[in-house]
Amino acid sequence: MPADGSPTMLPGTAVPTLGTGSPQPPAAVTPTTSGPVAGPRRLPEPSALGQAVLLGMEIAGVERQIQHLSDTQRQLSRHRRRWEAGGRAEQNVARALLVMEDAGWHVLPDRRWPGTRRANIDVILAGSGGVFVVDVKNWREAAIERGRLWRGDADADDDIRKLADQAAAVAEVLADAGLPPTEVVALLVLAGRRNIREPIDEVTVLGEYDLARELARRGARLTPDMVERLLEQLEHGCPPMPRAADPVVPRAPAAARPPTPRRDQTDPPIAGGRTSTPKLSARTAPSDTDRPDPGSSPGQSWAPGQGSLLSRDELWRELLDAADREPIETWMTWLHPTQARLAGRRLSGPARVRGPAGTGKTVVALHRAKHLATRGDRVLFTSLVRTLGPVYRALLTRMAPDHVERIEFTNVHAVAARCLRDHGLSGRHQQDAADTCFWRAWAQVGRNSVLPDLGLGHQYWRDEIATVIKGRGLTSYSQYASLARVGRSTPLQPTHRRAVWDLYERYERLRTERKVLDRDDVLLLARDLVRASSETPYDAVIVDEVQDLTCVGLQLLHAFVGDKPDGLLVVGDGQQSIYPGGFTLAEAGVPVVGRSTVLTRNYRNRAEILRYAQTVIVDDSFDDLDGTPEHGRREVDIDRPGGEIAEVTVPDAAAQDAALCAHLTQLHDNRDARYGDMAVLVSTNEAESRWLRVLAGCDIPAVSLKQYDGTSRGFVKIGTYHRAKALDFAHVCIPDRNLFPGPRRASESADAFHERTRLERRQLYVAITRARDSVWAGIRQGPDPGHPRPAQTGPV
Ligand SMILES: Nc1ncnc2c1ncn2[C@@H]1O[C@H](COP(=O)(O)OP(=O)(O)OP(=O)(O)O)[C@@H](O)[C@H]1O
Repeated sequence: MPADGSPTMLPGTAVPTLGTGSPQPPAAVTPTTSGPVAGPRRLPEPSALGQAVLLGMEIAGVERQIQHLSDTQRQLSRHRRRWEAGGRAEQNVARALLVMEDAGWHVLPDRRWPGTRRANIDVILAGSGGVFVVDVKNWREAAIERGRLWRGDADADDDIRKLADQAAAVAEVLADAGLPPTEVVALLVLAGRRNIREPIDEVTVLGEYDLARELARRGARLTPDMVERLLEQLEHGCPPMPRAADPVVPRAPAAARPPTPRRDQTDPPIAGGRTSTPKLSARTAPSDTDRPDPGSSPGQSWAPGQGSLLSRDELWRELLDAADREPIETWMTWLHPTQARLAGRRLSGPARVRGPAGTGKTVVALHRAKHLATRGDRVLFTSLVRTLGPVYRALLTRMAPDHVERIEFTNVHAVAARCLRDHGLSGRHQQDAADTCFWRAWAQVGRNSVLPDLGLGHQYWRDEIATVIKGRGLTSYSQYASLARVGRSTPLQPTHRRAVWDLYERYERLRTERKVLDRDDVLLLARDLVRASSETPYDAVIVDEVQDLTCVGLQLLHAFVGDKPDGLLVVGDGQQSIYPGGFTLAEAGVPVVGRSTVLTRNYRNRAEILRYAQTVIVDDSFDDLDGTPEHGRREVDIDRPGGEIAEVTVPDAAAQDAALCAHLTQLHDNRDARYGDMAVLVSTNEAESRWLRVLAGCDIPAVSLKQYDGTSRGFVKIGTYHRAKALDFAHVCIPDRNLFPGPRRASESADAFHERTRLERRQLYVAITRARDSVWAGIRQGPDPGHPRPAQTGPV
């Protein structure tokens, strides 16, 4: 981390913005009362090609990359003849790649395969583009058919598997430095071939002439510091093999530096200089078998052929393309060792990642999804919140464009609905009709029972049925009578439980008479269908924000993969539980003992913000899915000092509107912050609509979090505390901060008040912990405009 405490950024990249999907530079917030805030480097729009170069890498860096990649190609070309003569291909490639060291790349030939005594890895290549485990094959005949590599008539599965195993072993070594497993790339290079790039399982098969392009397209992902740390790690984990006493090959003299390339200039090809065409079709020297030039499409076979090398122009284009893609954020390529190890670890059964807000749980989940997809698994990445799926998909697309299609991003209720559809049961979920059944049941048996005496309101009893009875899959009164109601603090006497059960039974009767399902029925039915099925569409299921699910929702997801190794990963934090109800993992039948990890380093919130958020929930114990109450104050390592809290007192709503708009405008105009990195978070849908109108009236571009898919930049996000879940923003505004939780209502019992406000404080805590750099809180004086209605309690 830089001395000022701002997050480590790769050259030209933006601060981490998990969830907002808009990688943007840190806003230029001038610290007032607190410590330092990230520097104000404003980056250009990445869509403009020329600007993208500045964004992704320095011009000089591009030149250097072109220089060394060109040199590499030239070297490879020279050495190919020797390979063809039956030389030792791997050593020659290693020698050829030595020229890359001038540009900060490191070539490590003949290294020990970690975990073995004598086996070696031919070449490991480490540089700004990542780490590559390279295996060169000098085969006369090679083909890719039906997703497999063939050498003549024999499949090359063993070669692919061996290389994948080598890369996995190297990844394990480098995880100790913080490199995510998928940043170690296995490359099987076919000597003398070109126009080949085919991912096969975890290995990418390349032609010799495609190697430089492959390295270029990765762009600059690791800083020199990171590369140094990796090298140290490799020195211990993959030391040189003892037999590597070969004479050192003198390094090729550096070629004269080419003139600075410009986008409009056409350079001669790097090899041979025979023609100025940058195309790949021209032939050079004859090969061992004079066959036609290979094509690149799957199903074709290649014999060693010849081709002109990549022109500098083409390399330039590859580098520009890499720079033009959305910038890589630090957490996409570099993690804390605990995170990196978790992402790639083989888990013998269901596993869990927990920890306070902002500790990188979702980041681990995303890296794990990438890791599993890269090795060919079909992955479901899910949570309760509908709007999170597109945001996660947008992030994974940047992290793993080649593999994102193997990952499905869907919320739990959509998964369940599809199960029913697949079994011809669609159309029966009618939530409105089910709600009507509940209100009728309440009127018939609830209103005149002992329940209203507890002063909890009928919504409480609706939630009791949804989350405690149906959400936990209870089927008999005796189960309910003796149930520990995890997550619900108002004690119920036996007469109350009996009254609740009567209400539930009446509701069920009315509902079945109308032949409709509610959302909890859909989960129950889907769970049973999946349990009864012998097929599953997924190899792995990753559940984010697991504390928001019901027990049955988690059982449905568990049913897809059972307890198989690397099957289920649940990620969450009970302190951020913002829906009524609760359950334990044991009750859901998800055994995670020995496979649970706690993360404790907060990467998101600056110190002052975290402190401010913690004051909200410090006195509230919580349950973290294991039935044991935990203390509200938790130890967290803080990564980023400073942060700004502004509590602004206003006399009325109109004054608050003006103050909040002025604050946003001032951040944007005077402090170089982007609207896209600001959020206004509120407790109700009504308040969200109102603030959308207020900002429109002030000409501030804004978008509802309901519409947000991780891509809309340049708009202030407005949404409920519930919908802000798992996202983060540089600047968060919380109007009416002092009106939430609201005061005790006339009809509310002390227990009811306690339970409601505890839940609402957790919601507020979630809202505040979305802020990275600053929080603006409106404190409204004057007459209480009334406590706002609680936000929706169903899935969003
Ligand atoms: N190793 C890391 N290096 C730098 N930044 C990181 C790292 N891990 C996570 N982050 C950043 O920290 C922020 C929080 O990460 P993440 O959302 O994964 O945390 P979380 O524990 O899931 O949070 P919450 O529970 O509050 O939703 C993100 O903006 C992410 O980019």
